[in-house]
Amino acid sequence: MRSAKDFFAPLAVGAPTPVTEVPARPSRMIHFFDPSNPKMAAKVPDMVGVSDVLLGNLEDAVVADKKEAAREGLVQIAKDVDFGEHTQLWTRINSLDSPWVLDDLTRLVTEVGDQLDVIMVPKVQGPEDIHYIDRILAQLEAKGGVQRPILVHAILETARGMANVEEIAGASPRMQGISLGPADLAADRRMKTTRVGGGHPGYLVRQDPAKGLDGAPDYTGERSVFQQDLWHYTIARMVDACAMHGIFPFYGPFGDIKDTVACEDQFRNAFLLGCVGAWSLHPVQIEIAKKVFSPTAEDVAHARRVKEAMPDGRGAVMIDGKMEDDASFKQCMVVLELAERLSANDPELATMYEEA
Ligand SMILES: CC(C)(COP(=O)(O)OP(=O)(O)OC[C@H]1O[C@@H](n2cnc3c(N)ncnc32)[C@H](O)[C@@H]1OP(=O)(O)O)[C@@H](O)C(=O)NCCC(=O)NCCSC(=O)C[C@H](O)C(=O)O
Ligand SMILES: [Mg+2]
Repeated sequence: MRSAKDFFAPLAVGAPTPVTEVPARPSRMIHFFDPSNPKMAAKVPDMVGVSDVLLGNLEDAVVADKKEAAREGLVQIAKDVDFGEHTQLWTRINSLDSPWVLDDLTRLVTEVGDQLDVIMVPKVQGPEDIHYIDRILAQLEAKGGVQRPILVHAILETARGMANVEEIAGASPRMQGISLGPADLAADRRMKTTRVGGGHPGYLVRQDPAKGLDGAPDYTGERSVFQQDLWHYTIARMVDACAMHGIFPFYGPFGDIKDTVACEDQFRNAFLLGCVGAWSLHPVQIEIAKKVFSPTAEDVAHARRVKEAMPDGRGAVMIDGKMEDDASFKQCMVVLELAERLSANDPELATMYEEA
């Protein structure tokens, strides 16, 4: 553990000074593309301004003999495409035990380090993984003359990473956020699922049997079942770890691309629990994330009314038959701040909130 006095000092001579506060940029969706796939790569320029984050994926879903093509494709995209003010460029590097990661970092940081906002690190097990990345990034930033520090995003996808989530979140001033990686986490936990995120019809609670005429339970009657959320504990714990360290939590992938309804539900659960965004694996998921991770006009209008009724945020008032006080005021401020930040980049949203 570094002492508080040198936590914000650069870890290599010539590296940029770390940030003391993680910039709160709109990141409702982290859209994944494979830079070795010509069709996907060709779509990147048109997705600037459409997706808050575009992420060139180098890890899982890129086959082994395409790893170098993906890395070089991303270097080219970073050089050729103007990502403007509103779209961030991220990458997901290969895992720290893989044969590709050292070249991923070296090539990307020294060649296009100033274009990269965040590096997503998969399968993070503990703070030691972040410390390794922190030091090597500082060395490479210094070597490449990178002007601003590249931030780091960890994926929570092992049981050990889960157990260490608080230490991971606070391991470096570079930590921007954490995503849930439900598919790898399920495998590592030995869960008996075969899906990429989302729920499972077998994970349910069944209503008690009604009583029969003799007063005994009738096990043959109809009983309602309610599917439960497999990810509630994990997301809630990740949200707490991130909030405690001033970084941002994200839900990860939803693999059933055609099930846009359940995708929206999963994203909304994460939003309500505190996540700021989710991954988008297919263009169709960008709009879902945009809708879900932007506060509704109704919530913004209500938050404004609470703010007007309690300008200094103190006391208790009744609005529409409900008590509002200092604590609900603070929740309203979270909604208003997010709405303001998002509408600064999105004129359509700004109009919707103005008219709310
Ligand atoms: C899921 C896909 C394999 C589906 O691809 P495809 O069958 O080609 O879909 P469509 O025919 O509907 O595509 C229509 C057009 O859109 C383009 N497309 C598709 N996906 C993308 C994209 N992500 N970005 C840009 N463009 C995209 C297609 O090329 C079609 O173009 P055209 O023919 O010109 O009309 C595919 O979507 C895909 O591979 N997505 C990304 C998958 C991915 O990144 N997976 C890794 C992240 S999830 C993970 O790693 C698990 C996690 O770590 C954990 O542990 O939980
Ligand atoms: Mg994974």
